[in-house]
Amino acid sequence: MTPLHGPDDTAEEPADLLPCGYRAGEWVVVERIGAGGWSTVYAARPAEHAEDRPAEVALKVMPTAGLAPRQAQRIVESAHREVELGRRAGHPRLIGLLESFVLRAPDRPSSDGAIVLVMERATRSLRELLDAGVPEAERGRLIEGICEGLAHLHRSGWVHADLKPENILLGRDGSVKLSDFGLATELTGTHGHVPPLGTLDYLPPERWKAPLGALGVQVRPSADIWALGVIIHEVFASGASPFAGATPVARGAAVQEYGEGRAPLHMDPAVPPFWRDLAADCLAPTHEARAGHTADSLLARIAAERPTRRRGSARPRGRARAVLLAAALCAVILCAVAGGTLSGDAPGKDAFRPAAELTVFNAERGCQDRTDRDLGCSLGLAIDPTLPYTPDNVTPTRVWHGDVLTTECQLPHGLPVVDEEGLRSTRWFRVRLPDDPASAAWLPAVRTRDRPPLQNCPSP
Ligand SMILES: Nc1ncnc2c1ncn2[C@@H]1O[C@H](COP(=O)(O)OP(=O)(O)OP(=O)(O)O)[C@@H](O)[C@H]1O
Repeated sequence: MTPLHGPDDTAEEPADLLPCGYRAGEWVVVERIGAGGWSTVYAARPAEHAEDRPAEVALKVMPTAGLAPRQAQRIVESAHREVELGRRAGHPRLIGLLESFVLRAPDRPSSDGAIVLVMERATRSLRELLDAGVPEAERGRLIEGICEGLAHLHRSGWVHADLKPENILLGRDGSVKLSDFGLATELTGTHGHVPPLGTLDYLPPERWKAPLGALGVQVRPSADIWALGVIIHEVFASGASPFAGATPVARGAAVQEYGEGRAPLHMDPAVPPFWRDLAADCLAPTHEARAGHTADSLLARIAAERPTRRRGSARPRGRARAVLLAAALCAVILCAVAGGTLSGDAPGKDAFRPAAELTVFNAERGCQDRTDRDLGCSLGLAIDPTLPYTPDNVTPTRVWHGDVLTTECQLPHGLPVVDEEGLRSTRWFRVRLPDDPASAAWLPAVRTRDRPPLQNCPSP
């Protein structure tokens, strides 16, 4: 996020605050990932081996030292919003927040007192993918994932208020995760309030004239829908904004001209007709015209068009198929939510619990970077988690580091398994076989670093 009226492309990066190997709380810094206006993000690992800790996380460090009291207050409020949203509206399409703490670093006065958010680590952002070129076959899936995240946020009563490619992260399995909820606001009635901050390229026309009240600027979910429209265009038009201009301020002027009806919407012909119509609806010039295009309604349109998209692409294999299976399950869950299956007054409440994704983790370092699916790096799924995890108790289906499996339930007390790093667990997850989703087998918890909340399985 950047000051709304500030020159956002001249912002200085904060100095590199924490060196590699630095211990922050229960975590050790591995490397610096990136920096935003108020924070630096680091990759980190647990200081000590623990079963309930992921092997890698991202630490978002927000220093407060040397700031004017109002700025420090803004950072505290921003961290509070992220923690609150993570606590109350967690979802597979939102980056997971593990914990937050205040860094005690008397040896480093500039970091002492910094607020640290410990997050699920993503592999890269949509911005990086846009810079590298988004593969054609991935484009629709990415937009659908963003839309799923937004639909969940809006249904939960929140507005993101800073949706942009830097804040759309990709998990190791390619899954979309919305992040950076430092400006997210909970709706009170039809709108919420945010500080006068944002990223110029993604602000709807009405934000350029919004009055600044005591609580900040008013925002509504339609502001996120506008940002989604810009992002759809960027994804299909090699990163180009639908609003021409050499700088964010010039593009902002084009947005205002369009909003006032003085210029039409120009979209790149590279954007396919279905996505162009969708983006045009997201980019309706006023809140009133945009309000009918909710994230749920956009998601339904995308789901209805999906078979056409599928027919146009080859049958996916391996990991891609697992990702699509997870996306399909996710769509089923979203439909169930939209249809009230999970609502408090629905009959059969709790009869259907959402599935979760697990990313397979192989503790053998030499296997983690291999993509050749070498048998020596494969891992087995057990037939019976109460019997020894030996070759005669595993299915013929093998899985590899980074594969994504779908699970619906766990067995907390199966036979203990110890991995190559000495991590021990009695927990097992019942997973769908990637090559035969109608069948299930068991993944020992030491073979993944994910710990989704799950119901217990009936005894096997
Ligand atoms: N959980 C994460 N895993 C991996 N990378 C991350 C994670 N969170 C953030 N990043 C990376 O770190 C960069 C900085 O993130 P941050 O949220 O601090 O700032 P920003 O969104 O770029 O800017 P601002 O918050 O000022 O708008 C991001 O661009 C993103 O690429």
